[in-house]
Amino acid sequence: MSETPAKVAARAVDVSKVYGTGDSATTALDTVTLDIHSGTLTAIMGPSGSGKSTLMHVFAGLDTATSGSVSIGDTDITHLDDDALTLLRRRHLGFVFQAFNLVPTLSVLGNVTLPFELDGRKPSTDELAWVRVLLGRLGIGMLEERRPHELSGGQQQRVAIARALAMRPQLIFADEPTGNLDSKSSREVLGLLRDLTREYQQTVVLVTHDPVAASHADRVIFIADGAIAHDVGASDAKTLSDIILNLEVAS
Ligand SMILES: Nc1ncnc2c1ncn2[C@@H]1O[C@H](COP(=O)(O)OP(=O)(O)OP(=O)(O)O)[C@@H](O)[C@H]1O
Repeated sequence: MSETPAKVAARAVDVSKVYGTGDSATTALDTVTLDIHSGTLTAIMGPSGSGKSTLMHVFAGLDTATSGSVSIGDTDITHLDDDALTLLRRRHLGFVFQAFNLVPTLSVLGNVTLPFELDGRKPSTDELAWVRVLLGRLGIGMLEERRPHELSGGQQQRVAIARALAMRPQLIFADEPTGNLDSKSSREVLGLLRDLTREYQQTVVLVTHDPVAASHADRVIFIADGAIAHDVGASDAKTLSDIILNLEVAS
């Protein structure tokens, strides 16, 4: 029986990114080709300066590739203008950052429904019901009316995750999402990210230095000097732990 090919949520083909020119030129990405499979949690790991953020920015249309092409779902974003990219990010991508980036004057519910407001509309009854399912699933349902400063770091990051999922985006980028959390909250937040990918077929790309964070992923891409050095699935746990061990020794 042949295997069904995985659906592709995002694709980079021969993507290079060079910052600067002449002697000061830095090749941040060097002909990277990568498919991100739908409904999976993919971690991107690598030493400082290896190109992780650049790869994420190019995938999210926050930065343009010097050469190569990038698509999100069926949309080739390589040559989209800024307005089209802004719209694509707003409607089809979600972001979770280390610094939570919640709006301090808005309640939890106000923060989570912000993507709809930014899209110039109110959430529909169904969308509001979905937001409440998410808040409940993330264990913050009873905190709806609180402001961010009345929440713990772990609770704030759960709000940021709910906000990223609110519009059911095609792809969520989580950039060091546990960088500001203690180890217990980190484990909980990572476990939730992984479970949400399974339960709601969400696609998450997790950018991290942290081998523990990466160990929650279905697949780990290791970047070194702007190129993919290893691409390891969770079923290759042995390989994964060997690579992580080497990475820790090297750093
Ligand atoms: N705007 C820029 N101008 C010039 N060089 C840049 C710029 N942004 C990144 N770089 C360079 O590109 C390379 C890759 O940087 P990038 O930020 O993608 O790495 P990273 O793996 O995300 O690092 P870290 O883990 O420290 O955040 C580095 O050598 C960096 O100095």
